[in-house]
Amino acid sequence: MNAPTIYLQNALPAHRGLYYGGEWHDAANAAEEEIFSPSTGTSLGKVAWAGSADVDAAVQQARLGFQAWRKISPLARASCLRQAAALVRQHGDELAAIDAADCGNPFRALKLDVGMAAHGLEYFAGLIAELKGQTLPMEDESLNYTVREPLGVVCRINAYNHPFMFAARGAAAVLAAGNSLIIKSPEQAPLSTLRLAELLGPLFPPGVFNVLSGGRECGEALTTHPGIAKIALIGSVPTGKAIARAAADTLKRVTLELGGKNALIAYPDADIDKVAEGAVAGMNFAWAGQSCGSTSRLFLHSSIHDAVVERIVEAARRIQPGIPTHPDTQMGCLVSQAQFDRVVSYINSGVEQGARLLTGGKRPQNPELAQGYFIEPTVFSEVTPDMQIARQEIFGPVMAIMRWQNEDAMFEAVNELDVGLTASIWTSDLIQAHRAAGRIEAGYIWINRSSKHFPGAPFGGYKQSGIGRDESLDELLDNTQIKNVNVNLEP
Ligand SMILES: NC(=O)c1ccc[n+]([C@@H]2O[C@H](COP(=O)([O-])OP(=O)(O)OC[C@H]3O[C@@H](n4cnc5c(N)ncnc54)[C@H](O)[C@@H]3O)[C@@H](O)[C@H]2O)c1
Repeated sequence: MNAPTIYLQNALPAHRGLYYGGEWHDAANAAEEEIFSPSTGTSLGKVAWAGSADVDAAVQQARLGFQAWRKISPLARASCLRQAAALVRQHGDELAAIDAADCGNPFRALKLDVGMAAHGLEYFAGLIAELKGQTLPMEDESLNYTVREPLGVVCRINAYNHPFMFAARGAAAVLAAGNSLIIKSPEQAPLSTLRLAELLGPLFPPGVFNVLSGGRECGEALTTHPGIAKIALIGSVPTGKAIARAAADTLKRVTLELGGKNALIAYPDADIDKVAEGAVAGMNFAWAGQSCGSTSRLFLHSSIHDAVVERIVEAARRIQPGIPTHPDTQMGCLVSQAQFDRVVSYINSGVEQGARLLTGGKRPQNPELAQGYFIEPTVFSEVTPDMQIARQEIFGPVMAIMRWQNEDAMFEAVNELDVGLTASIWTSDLIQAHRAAGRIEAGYIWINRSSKHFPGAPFGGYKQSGIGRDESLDELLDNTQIKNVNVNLEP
């Protein structure tokens, strides 16, 4: 038996209930959902499935938790977060193995999420002293100061592509700021978040760290609940819009980390080998393309187009999908039948609309993978900006390559979509690079690199790719509200 399979057997959460108020609960109507591994089709067991009565009960407990947690001193809160980081590191292989089985991303790639999650917890623990206010000069004889206070109960609703990382890292700023937290895990892959509840829940007073497994109805009940002060979503643009609309009734604060259709732009003077390497890395084939930051639409200058495409295709053919829990697997599968069907329909549309399928576009031959939602790395060339595969976020391993000659026309095509999350620019002329960065309507830009996130660097989208910035001081401050205090000093 290979290592991650051993981890998995010992790692799957013993508790399958709803975790709130420091205890495990059945769902109010005993609702359960069976969870299947998308790579093998095997059952990973059942979990309790939260509905609106469970949301009510969890919010009640989270409100009590908030009253306790807000009184804990900042340094004591920071210490809890550092202990959480240590536990995430200590149990990192198990958490990665659970997600590999549950969401289909490869163990090897998911191990990188361990560092990101633990670092996020440590980063926000270290930032706690930045929860500071200001003093303001006054015209009259008074002292005026501001303080930053927590919001109350904050709910994080997560996407399925990095389940434990989103849960653990996302908890950090919320808890650092003194809020209590309810995490709604992704319905496709709830198990690692339950394991986190087992590991991290006891570090905090009851009601501070709460976890609900559930689907859209659970998300809707959370979004409309008057006892919740803020919803932070990591998810798709349509869900972001639904949440913004539903949250309006109670005027909740909302932060939205949503999808993109991210551009990679290569100029004639770019290093051809590095562009090809960066394009493949930027496509996040390891995650079967299921990454919000994937640079899935390429704009290659005509003069280097053919040479870059040749190298991309060679590299894509070397990437073999495999069973995600095997330690050496480079690329996993899609999360569900629905996502598989969606990706296949985009591939079909690419072919029908006249793009050239250079590699992939089908299930791999390997019989070991026959029960899973696997698709080979797929590369299209001769794509035009009007095609669906150039306009829609596919969230699959599908790269759409376009060629350009006129810079203004290229930027028009880059910016004409209503999303703008990331972009990657390739050139050896740094003046040109900075000018290009200034012209792109996206929130997170790489120059001569792709894919990587940087601790402390604000991550988030322009236009419909979202509202708010994560992974940075902005995220911490977004979990607070400002109170102004004026003290009359007149005798
Ligand atoms: N910007 C980022 O940081 C980031 C990171 C990862 C994924 N994403 C995006 O997430 C999407 C893929 O994830 P997904 O398919 O899980 O997204 P999704 O929008 O389908 O679901 C995300 C979460 O929202 C919940 N949800 C769905 N409808 C809801 C509603 N009406 N009210 C409340 N909650 C609701 C789901 O149960 C799930 O937990 C892609 O668009 C991707 O780009 C963005």
